[in-house]
Amino acid sequence: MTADTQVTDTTDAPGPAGGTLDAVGVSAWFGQRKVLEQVDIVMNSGEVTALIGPSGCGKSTFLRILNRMHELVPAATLAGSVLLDGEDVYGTALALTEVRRRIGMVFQKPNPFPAMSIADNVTAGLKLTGRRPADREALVEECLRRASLWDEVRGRLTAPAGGLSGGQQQRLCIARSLAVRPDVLLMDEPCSALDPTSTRRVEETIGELKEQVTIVIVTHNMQQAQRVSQRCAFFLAEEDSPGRVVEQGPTEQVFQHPEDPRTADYVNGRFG
Ligand SMILES: Nc1ncnc2c1ncn2[C@@H]1O[C@H](COP(=O)(O)OP(=O)(O)OP(=O)(O)O)[C@@H](O)[C@H]1O
Repeated sequence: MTADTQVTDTTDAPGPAGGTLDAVGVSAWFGQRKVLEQVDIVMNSGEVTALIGPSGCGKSTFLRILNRMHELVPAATLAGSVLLDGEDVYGTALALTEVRRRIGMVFQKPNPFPAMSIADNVTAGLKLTGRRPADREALVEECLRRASLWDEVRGRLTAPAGGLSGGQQQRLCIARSLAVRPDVLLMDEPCSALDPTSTRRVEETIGELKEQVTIVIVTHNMQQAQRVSQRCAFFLAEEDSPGRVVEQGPTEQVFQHPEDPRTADYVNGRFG
């Protein structure tokens, strides 16, 4: 889409506090192999929901189903539904581009465009949505502030993003995600490539963002799940069975008073 055909966005202010995502009876397959079985999770606005569980239990697959990235894998199929504020993400009422705009994703490894300037990185996703901000500079500043990066980069907005540290690059990717005004941010182990200090900065950012954007985070770090999330779902795939949610609820309850002994074993580090 050229700049001429872009729509100028006159409503530049951030929206209300995110959207509610409701996964109902979600199952998933890669070819013949079923990897998720009947997952039901409500991910509330204003909260961080953490998805925890051992490697291979389907957390990332579930996350990618939420914004229709699962279907990018050949032979990947699914059953069940995902509702964003009651609207079917897989239905005809919501265009795929609108789904991906409203449900953004931050990946394990920071993936800014390294040769592009810091400011251009922030607005890079806007081209895909066909929207042009009424005040680009203000949007860049606002998103960098919301991603807790502004103070570190305000003097070098035209410098290439590749010059930033790993933690700064990840917060830049968060700023880029925010620029398209998502309702939900999906985060797949966003700190696993970061040092402890950068991890804490990203966690603080998550804490501040949750008032504006619903956050769903996959993490292997049990301390992190407890620090950042209000609700938690424990996935497990036992003996070649597909992954299921064994237990979910308020994070404090799942960690301090788990109902299922398998949850207790996992959160206390006895396996996984
Ligand atoms: N593209 C793919 N093609 C085939 N199988 C896949 C693909 N991606 C994932 N799987 C399989 O699906 C299952 C769930 O994988 P997934 O990555 O969702 O688990 P996970 O819980 O996120 O694991 P981890 O914590 O290691 O990232 C695994 O058995 C994995 O091998």
